Amino acid sequence: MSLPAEKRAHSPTPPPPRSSALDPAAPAAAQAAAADPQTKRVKLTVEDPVSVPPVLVEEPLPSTSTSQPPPSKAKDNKAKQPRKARARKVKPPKPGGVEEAGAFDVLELLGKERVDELVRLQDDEGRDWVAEAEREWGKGAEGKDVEVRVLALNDHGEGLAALTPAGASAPTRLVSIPFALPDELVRIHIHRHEPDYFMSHADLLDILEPSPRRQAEVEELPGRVLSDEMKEKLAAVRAKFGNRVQCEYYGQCSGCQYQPLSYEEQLELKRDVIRRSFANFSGLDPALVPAPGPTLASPLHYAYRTKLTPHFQVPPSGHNQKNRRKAKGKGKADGDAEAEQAHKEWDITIGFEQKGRKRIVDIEECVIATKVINDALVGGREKVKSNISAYKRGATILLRDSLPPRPAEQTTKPTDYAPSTEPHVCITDHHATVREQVGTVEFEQQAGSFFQNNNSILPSLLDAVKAAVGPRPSGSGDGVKRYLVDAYCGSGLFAISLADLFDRVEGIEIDKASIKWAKRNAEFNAGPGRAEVGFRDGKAEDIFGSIDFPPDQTSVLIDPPRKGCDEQFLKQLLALKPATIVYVSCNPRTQARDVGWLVKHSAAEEERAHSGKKGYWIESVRAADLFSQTHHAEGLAILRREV
Ligand SMILES: C[S@@+](CC[C@H](N)C(=O)[O-])C[C@H]1O[C@@H](n2cnc3c(N)ncnc32)[C@H](O)[C@@H]1O
Repeated sequence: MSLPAEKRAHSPTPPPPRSSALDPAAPAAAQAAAADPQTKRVKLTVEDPVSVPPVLVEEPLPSTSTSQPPPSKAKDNKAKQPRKARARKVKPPKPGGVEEAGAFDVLELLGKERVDELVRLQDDEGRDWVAEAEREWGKGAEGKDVEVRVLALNDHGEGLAALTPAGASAPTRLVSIPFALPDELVRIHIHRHEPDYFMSHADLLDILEPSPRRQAEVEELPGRVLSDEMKEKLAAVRAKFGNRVQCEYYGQCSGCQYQPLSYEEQLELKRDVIRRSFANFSGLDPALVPAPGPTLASPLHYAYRTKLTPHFQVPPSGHNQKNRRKAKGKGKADGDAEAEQAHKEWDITIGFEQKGRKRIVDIEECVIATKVINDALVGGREKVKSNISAYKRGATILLRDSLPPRPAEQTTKPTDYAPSTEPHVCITDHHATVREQVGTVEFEQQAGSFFQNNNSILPSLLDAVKAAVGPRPSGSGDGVKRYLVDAYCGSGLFAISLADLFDRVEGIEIDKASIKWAKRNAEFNAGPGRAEVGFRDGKAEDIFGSIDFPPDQTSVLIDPPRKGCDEQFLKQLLALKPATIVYVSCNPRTQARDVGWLVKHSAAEEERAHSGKKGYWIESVRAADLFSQTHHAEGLAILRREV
C-alpha cells in the first residue's frame, strides 16, 4: 500500500509477517493450519504476538451478539433481521494474494491497537463485525452510498479508506475502492464485507475532490485510429478519471489500474510494493532487507503485451429453453430455428472481467496489447459471435504475437543473425508454434505454453540478471568452471540467454511441451563459447538429485508461478548451497516469503554447524515493470552466501 509521505511517517510499525508452516518459529497451530489447507485457520487473539495478521479467524462468529449495536438505519428491513449463524466454509487464502496483503493494510491503516481491540470485542463480547457492517452499510444492491476520503493505495492498485459507523469514535473497517486515488474525496457504493478480516468493498460512484495526479495534457497513442464512438467513450472516461487514461473501458475492466498516474509514479509504486512485500511477508529483521532499488522501466508503456486471452460466456441455458418454449406450436423445426436465431442474437460479451463483478466487459481493443493482437481481436470476436451456438460453455480466445514461422530447414542460427524486421503475425491455436526474438536469442514454443508477455523489457531484465551472476571470469574453461540451474525454466528464456556466462546449464520445468521446445531452442542458439545446455521435465525439486555442480561455482535462477516455491524445493536448494540465487517472481509477496525462509534457515544451519558463516544474505531487491499500467510488479531478488 502506498501512503503519501507525510502519512507514512505516522503509520504504525509494519506488522510482523504471517506465520507459516515453513517457519520453525511459527506457533504450532499456525504450522498445522498452514500445512493442511483443510485445517481450520488459526485464531488471532490479543495475546498472540500478532504472528498472524488479523485475517483468517477460523471459527464461525457467534450467532448472537451480547452487545448489539443500535438498530440500523438501513432502508432494507431484511438487513435488520438478526443474522443466522453462518456455517462458513473458510477457504484458505491464496498465498500472497489480495486477502493476505489486505490484512496487513488493515493493521497498518487502522493500527495494531485498534485491531487488537476489535478482536477482543469479538472474542469477549461476541461482537459480530460482519453483521454490524451489514446493518450499518448494507450489502449488494442494498448497500449504502457514502462519502469517504481515500488514505492510500493498496498493492492491487485500489484506494483504501476507513469506515466509521455512525456514533462511533473509531473506524471498524477499511473499504477498498477500485479506481480511486490517495487523498481524494469520493462517493462510493458499499457492496461487500469480508468475513475474515476488517475489509469491505465498494464501487466508486463519483470523485468529489479529484487528486491533482489526474491532471495532465492529453497525449494520444501514436498510430492509433479510433472510431467516433470510441473517441466519445474515451473522452467521457477521461473527464472522470483524468487525461492520462488511454482506455475507453477504464473504470469497468479490472486491468490497468495505474493509467491515471504518470509512468514515474507507477515505477515508484512498484518499488513500494517490493518494500512492503519484504516488510510484511519475509519474516526478516528489517535490517536484513536492503531498500529496493529503482524499478526497471519498460521501454514500451502501451502496446507491449504479446499475449491476450479474452473470455466469453455462452447464453444461460434458460435463455435457450425460454426461446424454445416461445416458439412452441410452430413445429419443431421452426421452433428450433427461432431458438437458434435468438441464441445468436444473445448479447455476447467478449473481453475481461468487470471489476468487482462476475461479468465480462465487452472489449474491442486492449491498449496494452500489441497492434497485431488488436487487429486479430476483431476477427476473433466475429468468429465467436457467429459460432456462439456451437459452444456448450464459455471459453477463452488465445491471441499471441509472433514472428512468422521459421523455415523448416533452418535448425541452427545463421552466423549473421540480426534483429528481425519481418512483420509479426497473430497465433490463435494453442498447439501452433510461436516465435520470439530476445536480443540475439531466438525462442520458439507452443502458443498455449508460458512465455513472458512483455518482450520489450526482456533485454534489460536479462542484463540485470547477467549483472547479478557476474561476467565469466577469465581463466574459465581451465579449472574455474561455472554452472547454472534454471528452475521453472519454461522454454528456456534464462538458461539459453545466460549460456555465454556459464560452462554448463541445466533447466527443469513441469510442462512437457515447454521442455520439448527448450531443447530445440538450445540447439538453435548453440554456438562457440556458450555452455552446454540441458533440459529435463519434472518438478523443480527433481533437479537436485541429478546434478553434481560444485556449490561455490553454481548460481540458481528461480522463476516459479505466483504461489512461489514448494517447501521440498527450498529445502533441497538450501542443501545444494549455490553461491548465488537469483529469484525472479510475478508475486513479490510469495517471493519475500521464500527469500525470508532461505535467509532464516541458512543462518540457523550455519549456526548449528558452528561454521562462523552467516548463511544467505539479500544483496538486492527491486521490481521490473513487465506489466506497465497495471499494479503487477515482477520482483527480482539476489541472494549470496560466503564462498
Ligand atoms: C513464471 S513461469 C517462468 C518460465 C520461464 N522462466 C520464463 O521466463 O519463460 C513459471 C514456470 O514454472 C512452471 N512450473 C510450475 N510449477 C512447477 C514445478 N512444480 N516444477 C517445475 N516447473 C513448474 C510453469 O509451467 C511455468 O512454465
